[in-house]
Amino acid sequence: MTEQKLKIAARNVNVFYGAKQAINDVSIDISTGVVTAFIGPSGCGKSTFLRTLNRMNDTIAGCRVEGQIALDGQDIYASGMDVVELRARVGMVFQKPNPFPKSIYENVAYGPRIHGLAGNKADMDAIVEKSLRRAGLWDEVKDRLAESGTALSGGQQQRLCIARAIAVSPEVILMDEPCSALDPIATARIEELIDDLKERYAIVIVTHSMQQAARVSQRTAFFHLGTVVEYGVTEDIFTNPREERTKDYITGRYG
Ligand SMILES: Nc1ncnc2c1ncn2[C@@H]1O[C@H](COP(=O)(O)OP(=O)(O)OP(=O)(O)O)[C@@H](O)[C@H]1O
Repeated sequence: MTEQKLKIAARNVNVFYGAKQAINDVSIDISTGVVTAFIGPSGCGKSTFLRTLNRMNDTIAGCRVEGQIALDGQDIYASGMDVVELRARVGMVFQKPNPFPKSIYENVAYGPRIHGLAGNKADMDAIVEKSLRRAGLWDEVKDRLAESGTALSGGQQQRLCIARAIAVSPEVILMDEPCSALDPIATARIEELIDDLKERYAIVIVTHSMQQAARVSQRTAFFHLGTVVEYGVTEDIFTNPREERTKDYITGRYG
């Protein structure tokens, strides 16, 4: 059994785009050893809320976040917070694989270099290998590390992006529909990988696929119109939802 430990506590979070409120009073705990899925119909605020967890919303003009989000008890919106360091601790993998137009090796080495994590070439080689191994990609790329990351298949590119996130020793990995551009085989590989990774990291995944949420997560939050309608053990949400709106969504009545 994986040990579970509270990593992020979000309390009474509101998010606005200009005058429009996109997230309304959301409180959620995210733990290491657990995959947490965010599900809900299009436009309900899943991605917006996900981005509050590593301040990716800072990059969107007119976006304002209220409430408290604590990482290991430390307010990530506090004025002294180093956002570059925060985003290394809370890494992100996007919908579309987005490797840099650089070699496979450089894709993984880039972050550790910026953060000064390797003292020499041997250290860096070790970080690159470990990250690619954890992302389940090492065997496929170990003989072609100098080739461009963009020459890999879509599924391999997404695992490279996961290796890139892992390389800077994150504590949390946020995944925003990481399989939506992938075929079923590549999707299955990523889902297995997510299951392996949860031992070390807190993982949050936004997904449009209820089957995927049911397969990979242990906790599920159902979002609707900017609120969390229900949050709990995945199995309970899917087999015994407490709220009518959750039931309607999982039975496909709207979505
Ligand atoms: N950059 C933005 N500027 C203004 N409004 C935005 C912006 N991004 C999202 N919104 C609005 O905020 C609300 C929540 O959007 P968000 O993308 O978080 O939902 P979502 O649940 O992730 O949707 P989807 O499943 O379609 O990706 C929507 O009404 C959307 O139009």
